Amino acid sequence: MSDAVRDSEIAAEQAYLDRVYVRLDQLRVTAAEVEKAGYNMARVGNYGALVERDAMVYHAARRRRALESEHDGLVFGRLDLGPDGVSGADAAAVAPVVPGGEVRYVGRLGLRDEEYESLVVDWRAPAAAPFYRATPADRMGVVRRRSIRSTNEKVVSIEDDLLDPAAAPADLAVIGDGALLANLSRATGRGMKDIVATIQREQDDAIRSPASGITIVRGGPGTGKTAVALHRAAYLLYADRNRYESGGVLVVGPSDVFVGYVSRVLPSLGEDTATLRSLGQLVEGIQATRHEPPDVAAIKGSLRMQRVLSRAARGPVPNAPDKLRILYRGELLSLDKPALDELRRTVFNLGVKRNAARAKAAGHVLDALWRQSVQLLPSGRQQKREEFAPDIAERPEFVQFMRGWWPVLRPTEVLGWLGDRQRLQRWANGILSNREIALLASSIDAESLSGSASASGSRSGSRSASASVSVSVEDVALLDELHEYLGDPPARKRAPRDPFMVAEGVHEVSTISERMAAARAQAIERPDDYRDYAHIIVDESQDVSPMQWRMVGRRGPHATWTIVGDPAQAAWNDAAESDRAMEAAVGTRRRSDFTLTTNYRNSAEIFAVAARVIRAAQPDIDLPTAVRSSGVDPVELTTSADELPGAVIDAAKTLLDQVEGTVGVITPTQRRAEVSAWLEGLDAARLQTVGALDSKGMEYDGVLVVEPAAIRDEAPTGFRTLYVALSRATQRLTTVGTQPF
Ligand SMILES: Nc1ncnc2c1ncn2[C@@H]1O[C@H](COP(=O)(O)OP(=O)(O)OP(=O)(O)O)[C@@H](O)[C@H]1O
Repeated sequence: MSDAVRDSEIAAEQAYLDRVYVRLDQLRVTAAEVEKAGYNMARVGNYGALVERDAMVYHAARRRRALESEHDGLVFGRLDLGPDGVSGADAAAVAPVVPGGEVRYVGRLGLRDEEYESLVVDWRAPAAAPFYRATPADRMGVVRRRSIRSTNEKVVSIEDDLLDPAAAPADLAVIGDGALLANLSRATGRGMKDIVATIQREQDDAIRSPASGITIVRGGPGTGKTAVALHRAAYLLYADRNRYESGGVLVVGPSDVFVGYVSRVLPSLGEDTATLRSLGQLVEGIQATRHEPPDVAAIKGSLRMQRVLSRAARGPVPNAPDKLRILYRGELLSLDKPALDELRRTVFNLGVKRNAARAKAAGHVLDALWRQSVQLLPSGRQQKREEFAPDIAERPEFVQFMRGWWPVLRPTEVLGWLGDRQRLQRWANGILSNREIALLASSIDAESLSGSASASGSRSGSRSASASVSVSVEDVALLDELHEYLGDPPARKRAPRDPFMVAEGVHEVSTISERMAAARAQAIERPDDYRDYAHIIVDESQDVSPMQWRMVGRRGPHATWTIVGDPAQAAWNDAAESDRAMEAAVGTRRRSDFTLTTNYRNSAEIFAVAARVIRAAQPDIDLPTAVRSSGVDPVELTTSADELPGAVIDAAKTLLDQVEGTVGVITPTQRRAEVSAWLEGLDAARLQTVGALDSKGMEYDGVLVVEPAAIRDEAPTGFRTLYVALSRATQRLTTVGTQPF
């Protein structure tokens, strides 16, 4: 194809793009005007007008937000359809190139011109599906599929696929050699890119799978699972906006690093209402990033913890008074330990949560004391229960006793109790081994946990720094479990909310409709501990421990689910226990399974190193195919312990020189801080040092794996973590270690 043809095709697409941007500007102005007109309707003053105004303002503001979000690459696809693909309704207002056919443009959002003719079809609309799904074998009416790449409103390149040569007119231009490969060879930035322009058919199947039930997506490293998960969130919001925007879509990822990495994808697809959280951030008030060593993580993640925690939360409070003595009308009323234990059990048997049962517990103690008083006192000096109870309940010694015997408990406090080995021994007896009990007790620092108690128990929504230090990612699921047994602390009395206050400091005069709008806005800004999402997407699901599944499951008792992961990358050892916990969390709804088979991230040379490691442990494993070959072999260096820091610094510098984009340095989980200190002063904007567990889901142009053999030997599942670390690079991979791996 000559340059002249290419240039004239680019010019033609540029003319179309210009037209689209002019229209976008017009629509922005119109949306702002409609919004303003909506506000003006308030002046009409009757109730019907106010309600109508609300609806108008709401829809116009939404549309304006969509039109104003970033629109680089607004139009990225064009379909030239033959006569069998014509639908009329979605045809672009340009002459068809294929006789009897039509042209359709695909983009990040749908736009129509003044005559209501389609200018761009939203990528999620059914009319856009052939852009992703058509193949030479199943053309769906497509003759030529064109990918258009533009930056700053300028078309920079075009890549065509000719799907139906027989139907193509002789002069049809076909340019480039495939959009996908062109896209894959571009450098990686700090954040993940969306793949909306090059979604592949097997990925599209999973993205557009029906919303109901449970969608399971499996696939090896780099097969686009995360990309599919995020595009699916955008698709669901488009396909059933009412349900998913008001109920909420929650995307759960493995780590904060990962959440930061993917956070731009949904906004770039025009969706800003999904909630993105890491497993360390799912409990209100806590932002945990520290991981436990693997042996402790294995205990804290196991379902056996459920019984240990339930015993701790329902047992006697450590150091609580074990008897109650009250002098009443000259007689000593007393309850000793067995009687108090019996009362405690009776209250728990009512099935109430501990903090909500304080009044009930006090009532049972008062009952028992009253019964004693009736036995001890002559009938003339006895009181009725209704008179006796308030009299005793106000006594300082009773109030004092109740405070110690049935205090308000916060999850962090109870978790802190597990730091005392003797106590833990009682609760974990017959559940954990002695070695596990010793390990678990020594992993819990009661003092720093009690420092963060107010954070984890608060309903305030503020995330506390002290909680982040003491609570590990694995602890978060335990705290959530404890919250289940304890319930909320009694609510602090708040000043009643001023119903006329629309926003902080802004008073509304026109009353009802504005309050409805404020209510709608609040419905979308869900509280931090919201627990009724309409859809939950769990990424890197292979690493969700059984206790974490319970925590995630509590966020969506009525949700539909998308679960994305790769068992070969799992850090969790007991796959059967994990599967059981997942099934309990997501329920038994209809399942649809999808498998992705192409690795788009790694060059074939890099993936061969990762494949060698996983095949050594699992010879029969099905691995994806890496589509790109770069001709550059990975570098494997072995050095002495003394020379390791120098070798790591040199290798990191070399990678920074060799690649244009990011470099990830991946270390054994417990050595991250040490290695990070060696690399201080290197290009911080492009270089990131992460522990091997936190490298899950990440991607860098160059990767340096430090001490690969130590990553493999860190845990029984270390070979899988090493497989993850070795499959993070798009272009260059170097390993430096004191032993070969
Ligand atoms: N259809 C596609 N077009 C362009 N790039 C793609 C496509 N599918 C995936 N990619 C790219 O491949 C890389 C890997 O994708 P992603 O991170 O979603 O894979 P993954 O399966 O979640 O990987 P892992 O399990 O290793 O974390 C990303 O850079 C993504 O943008």
